[in-house]
Amino acid sequence: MKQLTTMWGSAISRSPLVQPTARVPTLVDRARRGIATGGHYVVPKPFNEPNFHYFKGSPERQKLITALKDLRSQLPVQVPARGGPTSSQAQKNAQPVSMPMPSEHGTVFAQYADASGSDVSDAIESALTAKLAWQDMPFTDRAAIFLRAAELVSGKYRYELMAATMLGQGKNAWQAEIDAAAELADFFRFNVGFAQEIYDKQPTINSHGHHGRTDWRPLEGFVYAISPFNFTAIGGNLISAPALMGNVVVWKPSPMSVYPSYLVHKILLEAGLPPGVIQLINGDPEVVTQKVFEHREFSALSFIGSSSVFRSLYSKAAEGVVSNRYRDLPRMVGETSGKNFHLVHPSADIENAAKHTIRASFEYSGQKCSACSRIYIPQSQASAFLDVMKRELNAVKVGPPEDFENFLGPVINQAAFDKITKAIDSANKDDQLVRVTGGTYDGSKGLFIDPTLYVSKTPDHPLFEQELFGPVLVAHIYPDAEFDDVLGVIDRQGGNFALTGAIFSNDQAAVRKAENRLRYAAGNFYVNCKTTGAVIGQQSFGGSRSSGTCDKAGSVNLLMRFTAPRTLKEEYNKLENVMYPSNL
Ligand SMILES: NC(=O)c1ccc[n+]([C@@H]2O[C@H](COP(=O)([O-])OP(=O)(O)OC[C@H]3O[C@@H](n4cnc5c(N)ncnc54)[C@H](O)[C@@H]3O)[C@@H](O)[C@H]2O)c1
Ligand SMILES: N[C@@H](CCC=O)C(=O)O
Repeated sequence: MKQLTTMWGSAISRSPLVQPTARVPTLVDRARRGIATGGHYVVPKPFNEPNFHYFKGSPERQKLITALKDLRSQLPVQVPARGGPTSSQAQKNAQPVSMPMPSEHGTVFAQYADASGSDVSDAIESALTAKLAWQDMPFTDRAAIFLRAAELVSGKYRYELMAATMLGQGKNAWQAEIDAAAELADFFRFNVGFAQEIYDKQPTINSHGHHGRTDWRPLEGFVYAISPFNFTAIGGNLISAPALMGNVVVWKPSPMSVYPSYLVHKILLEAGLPPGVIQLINGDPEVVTQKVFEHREFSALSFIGSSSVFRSLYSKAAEGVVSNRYRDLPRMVGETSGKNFHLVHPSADIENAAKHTIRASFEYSGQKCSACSRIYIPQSQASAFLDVMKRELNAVKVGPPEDFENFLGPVINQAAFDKITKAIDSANKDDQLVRVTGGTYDGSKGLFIDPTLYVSKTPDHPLFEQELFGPVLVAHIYPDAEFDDVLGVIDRQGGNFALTGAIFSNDQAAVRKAENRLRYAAGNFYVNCKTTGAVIGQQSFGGSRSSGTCDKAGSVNLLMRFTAPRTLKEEYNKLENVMYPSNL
């Protein structure tokens, strides 16, 4: 047996009969990895996409109306089981699955073909085939693809993406703007910046005659990304974070967001993404997942959705770990559900607190993981607070998102509508709850639920524990003198979720107390500001406890989860003696 030393400084064994399976990196490979021969390129500084506001008569409003009309004329839009140029005959022949439009359930919005098990296997193999060339592509070129995609999102495709998100997911113009246009472009731009930050992290101390380096390797296998229905941008983050670090990704979006996800994938291909790198696959979640979890090269799950689904995926992957099915110990990255709170202190500006609460609880009909669904109000301010809530909610309109006047749109599908309205029916009859607003709904044409607020006579009502993911808020009124105790109640309640929370107070000592006592009650904590609307690059997002692994979307931390750094050390001097000086 002969020892060979690679130029990376590590020794490998080679016998004449057994050839190494791993390719030994050459000097060219090394030059290709992010350090271009002509310089150490620095990507442009990321920025938040400026927003349009869609005022009456504005050019952007007109462009959006045109895009909505265009999209309507194409319904139902057809989505293949797999994105990109690889669509097989089998999936073209598959019976399409129909997705109704939430604001008009008699209209089919999208039809997609369901991927078979062999489509999934094929997608995985195609991704792995694309992997070597992708991870060897210089970072500056990988970055260019996502930066170009950000321009396409905020420019050429802005209104098409927004129209898809409005008709398909029931968002109004502003909610579609901040999601499908701004946040998606932000994720692409900021993830490029975060990747650069990671590559820049290199050892800063070297003993004389040594050079230490960090090789930020992508994971060895592939990443499985599963996205929820409620944000077009979230899918874009789930795929761009690992891909920018040189990984290949199999992406399964929610059935309720197949069309905007298909557009995101199409935009990336147009921006120059090699077709194999991100494999978009639509199909039965269990069929897709089973094939992925059977594969030896499954290296990470990147999931956003409900806590219960994440737990079940965690346990299935754990079975694979126990049975030694995988080469790696797969990374489990998951951001999930919330039961988020607003806490109003007696010193708070009540108008401000109530208006923020309406935004946090009812924008997009409460279908944000960050939505406020429980609130704690001091006795002395309760009637003033509830009066503002009633006054303001009286003015908001509920209806289809194409009508620009509507603040609340539909909930996503019949199952969500049935679940939420069942809870409302039971709450309306509950003598422990006093209805302040709403408690009414209309599912005849679209899936509309009015903004609903109950005051609970007991702080321990089950509504303080369950995520309904709809426009339902429950309040507890606490004696002013019991502010300290209510901090304990908030921390204990909330279904063990710990995603977002807020305090409204003009007393800084109370803010400090809440910030300390509620340290683990929310991964995103806001002061005099609603629990929704984290901005990429400003508030990284994610919670712990049952709300997820707190890897923080919109931060360098998330991208770190998709790397397996290798440490390298190179010596420039010879070793003169085996014996230590002290031996001599
Ligand atoms: N923390 C966050 O950042 C964040 C962001 C958005 C949404 N969410 C959470 O997501 C939920 C709403 O989204 P949703 O209704 O799409 O969630 P969901 O859990 O029903 O679905 C999420 C994804 O998981 C897939 N899925 C469902 N069952 C599966 C199974 N058995 N195997 C494999 N995949 C499966 C779905 O098809 C979808 O792609 C809420 O709980 C919300 O709080 C969290
Ligand atoms: N990041 C978003 C929520 C995403 C989940 O639905 C917010 O901060 O409101």
